[in-house]
Amino acid sequence: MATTQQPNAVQPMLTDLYQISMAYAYWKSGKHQDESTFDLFFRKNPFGGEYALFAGLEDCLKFIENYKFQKSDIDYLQTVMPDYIEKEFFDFLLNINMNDIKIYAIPEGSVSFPRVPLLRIEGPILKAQLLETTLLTLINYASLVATNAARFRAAVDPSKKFYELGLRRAQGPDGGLSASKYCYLGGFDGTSNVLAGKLYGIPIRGTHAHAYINSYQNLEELKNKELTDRITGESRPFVQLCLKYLDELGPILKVLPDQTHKGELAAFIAYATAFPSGFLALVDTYDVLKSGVPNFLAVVLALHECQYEAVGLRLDSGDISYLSLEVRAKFIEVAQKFNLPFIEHLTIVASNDINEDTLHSLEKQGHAVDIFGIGTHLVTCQRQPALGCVYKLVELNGIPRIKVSQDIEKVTIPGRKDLYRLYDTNGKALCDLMTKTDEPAPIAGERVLCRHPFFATKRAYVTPTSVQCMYKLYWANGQIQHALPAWHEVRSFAQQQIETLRKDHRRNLNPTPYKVSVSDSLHLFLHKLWMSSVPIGELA
Ligand SMILES: Nc1ncnc2c1ncn2[C@@H]1O[C@H](COP(=O)(O)OP(=O)(O)OP(=O)(O)O)[C@@H](O)[C@H]1O
Ligand SMILES: O=P(O)(O)OC[C@H]1O[C@H](OP(=O)(O)OP(=O)(O)O)[C@H](O)[C@@H]1O
Ligand SMILES: O=C(O)c1cccnc1
Ligand SMILES: [Mg+2]
Repeated sequence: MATTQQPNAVQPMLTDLYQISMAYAYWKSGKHQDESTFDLFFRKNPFGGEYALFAGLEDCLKFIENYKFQKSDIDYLQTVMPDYIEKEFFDFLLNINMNDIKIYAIPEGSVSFPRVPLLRIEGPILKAQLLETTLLTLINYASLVATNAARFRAAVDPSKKFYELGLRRAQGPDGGLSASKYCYLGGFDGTSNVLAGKLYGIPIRGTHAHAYINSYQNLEELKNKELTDRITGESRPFVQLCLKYLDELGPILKVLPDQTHKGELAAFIAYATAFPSGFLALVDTYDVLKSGVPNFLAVVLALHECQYEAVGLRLDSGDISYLSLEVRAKFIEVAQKFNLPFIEHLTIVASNDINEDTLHSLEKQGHAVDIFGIGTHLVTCQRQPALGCVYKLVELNGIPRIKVSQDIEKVTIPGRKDLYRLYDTNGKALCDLMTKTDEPAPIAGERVLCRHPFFATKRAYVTPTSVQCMYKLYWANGQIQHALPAWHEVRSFAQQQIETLRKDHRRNLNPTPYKVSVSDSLHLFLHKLWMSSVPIGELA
């Protein structure tokens, strides 16, 4: 039977039909070479916050680098588009590349704000227009989920670790893969997604499922009852050792050893025999405190006798605050009774429908969790499922374009613009400033007037300690212009970027608004064009 090859979804055909229709209309009217500038930006911060992490740039650049319609794409388009479309257009499409496009962008992992162009795309309008949908699809979810991950991470003490477990709940295979990649950028420590580990070099981690625990009913099922001592190589009666320690643990943990679930104990023993130096057990299948924890600690002690150190346990239901604190208290007690300090510090992993609010609440209540495993709410971005980046024409053949709207948020800022971030003496971001590209850059130590783009009265003088020019030219002359950083470097950069924001801009509830401003000259330019673009009405 023939196997079908999985297509790489990110290709020129991954677009909306209207892009190809517009391409034909531009081409037909001889407008396709007109020199355009587009801005890609979002209008509103996600999750009620004051920033978004910009993500997806590397994917955009790779898409542009490989931009090529295949013969089969053209054949298909010819069958679905009207008959009267000239054949020469399809020949033209087949030969298109993005060599005369320029992409300016802020670095991947930057903190970013509403209305600020994340990308400035320049070049022939037909080509720049063809990029719209794919660039948006590559940036919207990547930035959204990276920001979500950063918010989850920021909700608890920085010493805690976070693993993304969302593949099974994500919006399809590509959503799952993107989630793993971009949650890592947002500050997660790793993923359960094996393909993401292989493709992006992200650390992969995993425990086991309830099915594994359920697969054993009793100790008699265990085929392998021995374990080899790590140092001496001697074979030890591992099941017997576990039962001996379970008896000893009974009075300490105030449980009845014969009441713990022996199928669960068998599963733990089998797992420990398979992974003697990586033993981490799921303890909530029957009863965390009366069965899971005593069975787990019996195996921990038996492993220790065979000179192995266990890793920890996972809680996947119940009250995470209460259970984690109870479990830690038991660890401390057993560590003291057996004079084995490592037991006190065994890792507690918690999972089960955790969202940002749960994390804030756990932090207030107190808990003893070391690692959070998070899937559904993280990858589906339950709190806000889309970012809403848009792609707007701002200049054509050197003439600015404006999209006006009743809704002030939707009015575009016309013309080719540069972007600067102004910092205070502590290295914290004061505000972003957009200027026209023909204006001089703001200078550190010199006062500059920063104006609200739309409200004339909202303005302030700012004297920045330092000024950062935010754009780099990433794509020109058919080549990526900068060596792209390794993925772990992008992650570190994103963490540093978050630190450049003041705490009040970062707080989860009602953060202080961060100011995105325009220069005086850009303000006047915008308002003049706005006025001249809106017809004057007449009252009857
Ligand atoms: N201390 C806590 N404070 C706030 N939320 C918590 C706390 N502990 C757990 N949660 C959350 O409460 C929810 C509990 O889930 P649910 O009511 O389905 O119970 P469960 O423990 O999963 O039950 P089950 O045994 O059926 O799996 C989860 O979303 C979990 O993340
Ligand atoms: O809860 P999430 O944040 O999505 O994290 C991933 C979940 O996936 C697994 O659950 P499983 O598929 O076994 O289902 P269940 O625990 O909900 O029954 C695991 O036990 C986690 O609970
Ligand atoms: O490794 C785990 O514990 C895991 C992986 C995926 C989903 N839930 C848990
Ligand atoms: Mg679960």
